[in-house]
This record gives sequence, structure tokens and C-alpha cells, in this order.
Amino acid sequence: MTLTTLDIASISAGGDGVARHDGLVVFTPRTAPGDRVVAEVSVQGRVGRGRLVRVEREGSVRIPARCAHYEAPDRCGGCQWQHVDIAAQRDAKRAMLRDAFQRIGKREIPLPAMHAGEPWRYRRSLTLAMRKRASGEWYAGLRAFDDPEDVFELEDCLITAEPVLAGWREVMAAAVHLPDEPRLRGTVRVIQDRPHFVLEGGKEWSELSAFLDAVPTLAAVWWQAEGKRRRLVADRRPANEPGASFAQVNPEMAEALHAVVVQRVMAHAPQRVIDAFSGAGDTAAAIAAQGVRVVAIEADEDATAYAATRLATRLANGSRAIAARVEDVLPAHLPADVVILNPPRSGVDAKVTAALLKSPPKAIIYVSCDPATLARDVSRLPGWAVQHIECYDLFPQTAHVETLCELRPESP
Ligand SMILES: C[S@@+](CC[C@H](N)C(=O)[O-])C[C@H]1O[C@@H](n2cnc3c(N)ncnc32)[C@H](O)[C@@H]1O
Repeated sequence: MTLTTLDIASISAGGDGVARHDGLVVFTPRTAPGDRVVAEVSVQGRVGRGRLVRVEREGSVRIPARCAHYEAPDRCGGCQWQHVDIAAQRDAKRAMLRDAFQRIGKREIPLPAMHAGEPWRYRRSLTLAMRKRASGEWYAGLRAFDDPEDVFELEDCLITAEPVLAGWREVMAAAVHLPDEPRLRGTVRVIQDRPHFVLEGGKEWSELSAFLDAVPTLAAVWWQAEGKRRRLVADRRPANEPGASFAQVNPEMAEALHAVVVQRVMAHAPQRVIDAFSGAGDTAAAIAAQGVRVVAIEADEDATAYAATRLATRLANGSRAIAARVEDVLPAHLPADVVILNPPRSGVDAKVTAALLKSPPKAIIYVSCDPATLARDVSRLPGWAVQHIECYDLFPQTAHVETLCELRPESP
């Protein structure tokens, strides 16, 4: 390990500042383009990893972080970019997408537009590590970005909406009734203005009913005991409300994106649409409501069951929700006029792109949360052109970016 002066030139896809030094590319968290920093650099294979020691000269996009947990001692790993001006964050995300297409997809795309909303208090869901101290007292918090074992007690999270934090305060006030374990994990999500709680871990929950009595405002409580499936242990919701797992983290921006997806699908005047990785069926239901036959494919059985209820009135035209892996069943449901792909970060299996090459729709609308896997998957679709591409800033202060990409067959 050596102390090295680095001039940070750009930001990497993972959110670290990037500098070149002695023929090495060095990635240093918590640095910004234009910074001159001193870092402890260690070499791992062909790349260098920097640990920021001090900033010698601040780049023009560096700003003070707003959140007290961001800097030492907590070093919160929930956000990566609070030290970067919001406009520069958004420019970096756009550049990240174009770079991924160049580097991985070997394609040139224009610098995409960015749609953005509120940069603070946008999260409607917060997952925290829960720890029991030797004294028996519980605390809940996030992990340090450079030490996942280091969980600090969270006082506030400036990217999380107040009703979620209120839900967490209620849960922690009742923590004495949690399963008797040193470590648990929980998520509070606010759906239709009411907090829902998902607890993960523990083998027995002997004080479950005392816990439930102590959390009267929670609309539903789910428990995923160690090695078991998640189950609903308290349900005070109105009938037919979606489960906590299907809520959008940033509903305002997700709705804006969703509306554009529906509009782009409908522009093809489709008769048959496949919504692959359909979740709880938000998009599928909106398209089916316009008289289109929609097949929604989703691996999660609970999400599919909910999507099926939303498509139930459209059964007559063949709309339905299928609980299966997209790669296993997509070929059997093609052809379609438009296929929507909205996979997790890992992107789509090569079988999915192979099936689309064999039985091509008029358009593929790909919604991605990872530029690298999007670029890889598009590179597996030779003969398809990027007709339109744009970014949505669903997660300000972090390095994550959501992309909408419409592909059409290249003209012969
Ligand atoms: C990014 S979410 C998209 C959800 C939904 N389209 C929406 O807008 O809310 C990805 C979804 O893909 C599902 N999934 C992950 N792998 C899958 C697979 N191999 N086949 C089908 N669904 C899968 C997950 O359960 C999750 O609901």
C-alpha cells in the first residue's frame, strides 16, 4: 500500500472516481471529477483500488454532503454521490450509459436525455440491518461503504420519505418483541400511505402477537424465517392491495417511466404484447385495459398472482399472467407485436435474445437498471437498431440509473 496523488478524471459505472496512475486505472470511492486527492492505493490484478486519505484540491462539481451519516465515522454505503453536485451526477449517468454501449455493446448511441424528479426524500422503501447489542437493546442501520460488517445506527436518511422513517421508528419501538437473534434484516415500504414491514431472519417468533399489538399503524407484516419462504403474518390492508415486495422505490419517477413505456408500446398499434419480467403487472394491466392481448411473465408467484387479478377482466382476449422464468417460456408465447423486457440487474438470459432473433416482434421495449447488462443484451441482437434511448434518475445520490431503450429491426 502506498500513498499516491491522483487526479480524478471521471466517474466509473460503480460510482468511484477514476484516475490513471503509473499505467494503472485506479478506482477511488468518494472522489469526484476534477479532484486532486491523496489515496492509499493497492493493486488488485490489473486495476488499482484507492482509499481516500485527503482531498488536496476540490473539483468544480464537488459539494459538501448533506447527510451527517455520509462522512466518517459512519461512512454510509447507501449513497455514493452526495459529494457530487446533482447536475454532474446526472451527466455522469448519461455518459455511463453511452460508455457501456461503446465498450460492451460496440455501438455508438447519442448522449441520452435524462428525466429527473426530486433528489431527496424520494425513497418509499428502506431496508436496514437490525442488530442486538450485548445489553439486549436493538438498533437498525446501514453499512459503511468500505466495511459491510460495520453497521451504524441510522438517525435519518435524507433520500427516504418521512412516512417510511416513521414506520421504522414504530418497528424499533417494538423491537423487544422481535425474534431472539443477534442479527435480523427488515424493510419498511409505504404503499398507499401506509407502512408495511418485511422481517428476514430468525427461526422462532414467540412474541409475534405482542409485536403486532405494538405496531398498530403497520398495514401488513411479512416474515421470511431463516431458510423459509416469506409469509404474511399480519394483514390489515384493504382487499386486493399489492404485497410489500412489489412497491416501487421511487413511485413518482417509476410512474413517469411506466407511462412512456405504455405510450411507446401503443404507438405500434399492437394486438399481442408480451410483458416479460412483469412484476405485479403495472404495465401489463395498463396495456390490457386498452384492449390489447397481454401475456405477463414473471418468476415471483405472489407478484404473478396479483398481476393475474388485474388481468382477470381481460381473460376473454387471452390476456394472462404466467408464473415462470422468461427464458423457459418466452419461445412458446412468441410471436408478439411488441415485447417488453424489464429484467433485474443481471439482464436477460441469452436464450431470451435468441428467441427474439428467431421470432422477431415489431419492437422491443427494454427497461434496464444496469447499463452494462443492457449493452451486453443489445449486442446479442444483431440486426436490431436502437430507435430511442433515455435515462430516468430513479435513485438520485446513488450511481444507479434506469434506462428505457426501444429497439426495432434495422431496415433491410
Ligand atoms: C426490475 S423488476 C421489474 C418489475 C416490473 N416490470 C415493474 O415495472 O415493476 C424485475 C422482475 O423480474 C422478476 N424476475 C427475475 N428473474 C426472472 C426470470 N428469470 N424470469 C421471470 N421473472 C424474473 C423479478 O421477480 C422482478 O419482479
